[in-house]
Amino acid sequence: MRTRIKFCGFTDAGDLRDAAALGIDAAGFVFYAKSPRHLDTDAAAALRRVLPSWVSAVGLFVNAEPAEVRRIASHVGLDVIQFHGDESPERCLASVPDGLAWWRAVRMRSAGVLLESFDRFGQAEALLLDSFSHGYGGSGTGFDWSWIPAVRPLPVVLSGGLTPDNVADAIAAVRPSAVDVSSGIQSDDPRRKALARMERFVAEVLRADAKLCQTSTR
Ligand SMILES: O=C(O)c1ccccc1NCC(=O)[C@H](O)[C@H](O)COP(=O)(O)O
Repeated sequence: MRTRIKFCGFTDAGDLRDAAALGIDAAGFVFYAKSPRHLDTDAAAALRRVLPSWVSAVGLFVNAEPAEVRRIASHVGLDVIQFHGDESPERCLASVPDGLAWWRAVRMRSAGVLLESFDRFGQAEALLLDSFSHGYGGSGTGFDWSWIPAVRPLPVVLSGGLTPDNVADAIAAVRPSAVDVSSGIQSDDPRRKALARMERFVAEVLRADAKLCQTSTR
């Protein structure tokens, strides 16, 4: 199966159109006031309307009140909730509107943290593996991919410091269900994306998938 692609941290309709035209599978909107990529709900709803129906809209939250998550999900028309703070499994379940998928971000400090998260967040659709940082994420730094076991009870979305230069190696090493990037496709302005970087990132994912396909059919 091909590796799905999520680009995160959109604030600009032109960037989002470009990304959708490149064939991404999911676009992330940040609802965390301390982030430079933070969106208010009206801006996010307007961006959501730019997306074709086959690209999922993912809302990223950090320790938001459950009622606030549900209100924003409904107003914007989110397809997936990404919990990126310290939310417990109970808090995630209380926050997700009926029928919506949710992903739990794991701040990777060790192999043990991931094993524990597989146990705790078994009702998530996937775990999103980000690097440990003093903020909550979007730091552009990586972590040790050897902490990720080859056999996993849940799909993983690999993130944390991915770039067009390392994403092919990441896919070969980890074989994640999806990859997620924000800093690695950013322009000099943290609220904008660089088209050339988005293009190269997608091309590298396709190249890595084609290589995996060749090796597995030999
Ligand atoms: O983008 C932010 O500012 C942010 C703030 C708080 C929590 C998470 C945040 N971003 C996470 C992401 O953008 C992605 O899901 C992912 O972890 C990729 O991050 P990056 O290492 O910057 O590519």
